[in-house]
Amino acid sequence: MTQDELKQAVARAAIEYVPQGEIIGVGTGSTANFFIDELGKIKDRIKGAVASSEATAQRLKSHGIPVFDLNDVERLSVYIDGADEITPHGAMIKGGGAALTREKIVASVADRFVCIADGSKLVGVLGAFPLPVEVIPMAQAAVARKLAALGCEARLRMKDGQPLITDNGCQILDLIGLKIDRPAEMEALINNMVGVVTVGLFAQRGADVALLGMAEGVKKMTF
Ligand SMILES: O=C(CO)[C@H](O)[C@H](O)COP(=O)(O)O
Repeated sequence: MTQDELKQAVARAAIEYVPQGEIIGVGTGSTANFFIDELGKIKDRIKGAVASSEATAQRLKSHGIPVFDLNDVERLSVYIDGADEITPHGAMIKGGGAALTREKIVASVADRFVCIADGSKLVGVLGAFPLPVEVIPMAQAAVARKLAALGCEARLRMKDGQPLITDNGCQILDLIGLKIDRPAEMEALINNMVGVVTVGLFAQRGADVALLGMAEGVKKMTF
C-alpha cells in the first residue's frame, strides 16, 4: 500500500469517532484532508466543524460542511488530526503544515483527540522530525538563539524565498537535532520562552486514541 492509501484507510476508520448532530474539531494536513473528504460523504450526520487552519476551513466549506468560529463553541467532544510523529505514549510532534497553534487551541477544548497517521509516524523517541515552534516575528532571532542553546539548529521556515507566515501572522522555527527525552518538560520549557507562541510538542495534552495505517490494517492505540 502507498502512504496515501494508508492515510485514506485511517481517514475512513476515523469516521467511527464522529458523533451524531455535533460540531467536531478538524485538523490540518494531507491525512486530515483525506478525513475531510470522508466527512463530506456523511456531512448530514454532523452540525458542523471547527477548523484548525484557513486551508481546512476552505476544504470543509468545499464539501458543504458548515464551519464554526471556536468563540461560538463551548466544547467539542472530538478533535481529529494527523501528526508528524507519535510515540507509544501518545505524545506527538505536530506543525509540519504550520498550523500547530490553532491545532493546539482546538484540541484543548476537545474531550478526545483522535490522531490519524500512517504507521511511519510511530517512533520510540520524538525528534527525528524537525520540531516546529511558532514565534512572534520581531522575536524570531532572539528566540532562535535561545533555542539553539538547547543543542539544536533553529532554522527559519521559508516559502517561495521568504519567511513563511502562518495563519496567525507569525513565523516558524524548525528545530533540527533536538533531543526530546522528556516531551512534557520540553514543551513547558519552550512554551515559557518570551516570543514563543506555541511549540509543536503535544505531550501535556497528547492523543487519546491513535489510528495508525499499517500494511496489515489500521492499528488502534488508546492512551
Ligand atoms: O501538524 C500538522 C499540520 O500542522 C499535520 O497534522 C502534520 O504535519 C501531519 O501532516 P500529514 O497528514 O500531511 O502527514
